[in-house]
Amino acid sequence: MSAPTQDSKVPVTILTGFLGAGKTTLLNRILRERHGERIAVIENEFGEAGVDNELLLRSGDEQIVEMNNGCICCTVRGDLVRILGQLRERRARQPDAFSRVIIETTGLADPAPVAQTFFIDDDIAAGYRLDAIVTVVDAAHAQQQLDSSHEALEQVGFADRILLSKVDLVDAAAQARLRQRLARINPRAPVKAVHFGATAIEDILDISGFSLDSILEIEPGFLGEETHQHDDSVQAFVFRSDTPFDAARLQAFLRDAIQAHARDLMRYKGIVALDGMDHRVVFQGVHMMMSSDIGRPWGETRPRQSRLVFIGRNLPQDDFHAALLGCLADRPSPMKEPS
Ligand SMILES: Nc1nc2c(ncn2[C@@H]2O[C@H](COP(=O)(O)OP(=O)(O)OP(=O)(O)O)[C@@H](O)[C@H]2O)c(=O)[nH]1
Repeated sequence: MSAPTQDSKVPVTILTGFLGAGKTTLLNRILRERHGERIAVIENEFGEAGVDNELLLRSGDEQIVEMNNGCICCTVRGDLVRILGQLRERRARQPDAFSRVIIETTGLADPAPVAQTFFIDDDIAAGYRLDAIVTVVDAAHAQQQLDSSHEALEQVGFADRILLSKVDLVDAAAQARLRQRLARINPRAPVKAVHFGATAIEDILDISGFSLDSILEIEPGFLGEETHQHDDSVQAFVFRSDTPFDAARLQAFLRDAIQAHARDLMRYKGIVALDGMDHRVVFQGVHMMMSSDIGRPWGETRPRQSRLVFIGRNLPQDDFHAALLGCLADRPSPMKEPS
């Protein structure tokens, strides 16, 4: 597979999942596959060796860099920036050294700070494009992990794609219950079962979950009133409207909501129609970090439906809903209907 990247930046995949979920099993499978990709892997594991900043060449074409002195999401984020910088220098000298990066986090990592690295640090943002967060979920243990671990919830909440491991260890009913729970926590991420990591490389690369250029898929059919029996504090809230937004009001709402709920607002994305604007506007963010961009023209698409999704903890959904309704244009500019 050699799909052209959207730009010259190196795509990065964050591979996460709770302790023992099957991340390494999956990664090994991917690295063994003959896919023609040159992948640099940054592996973050708890260990005693200290950060190994040398680029180790292992079997095959891939380069593996290990970060062993703490968890990538907190103590060693500086190391991540440094390693990404080194990899970039290496690629400048040797352009075919690698064409994409996979970061495997520890099982206890919160993926948010790792993802934020790609927005916050200018040098990193100039060289890398965060493609997606892929989360491996252990079908045999996830219910318990989601009950007891904040990180497990975050990993599911942030996922652009969920791979369900160990389905061989649970019956169909248990798997169905887990899938329902995962969909409640994160309705955006497609869920796919993988047996001992057996999955096509396409399932984890070039997902464009963070791409501002592509259409962001927000799963339809989620959060009808009948699905409101959430037992997890992390929930998703979807807002749709065929009426265009007033740009200034929407901007003010987003600014205030992000400010007020920075900690709890884990991930948000939207494709919106602004009154008087012929292009889609796409925004997305992680906690405080938000960016927006002009998307594709609406053209003849009718209705021009805006779709926004907010994923977070204890979000005041009714308030958000009311505030978003208040951001819609009072008297939308007339649109020419296709003849
Ligand atoms: N039965 C079963 N076992 C699996 C499957 N996938 C992985 N395992 C096993 O689960 C165990 C943990 O897998 P790893 O790939 O090491 O998990 P990990 O997420 O990298 O673990 P940490 O790095 O410790 O967080 C290993 O013994 C794997 O062989 C699966 O689909 N079915």
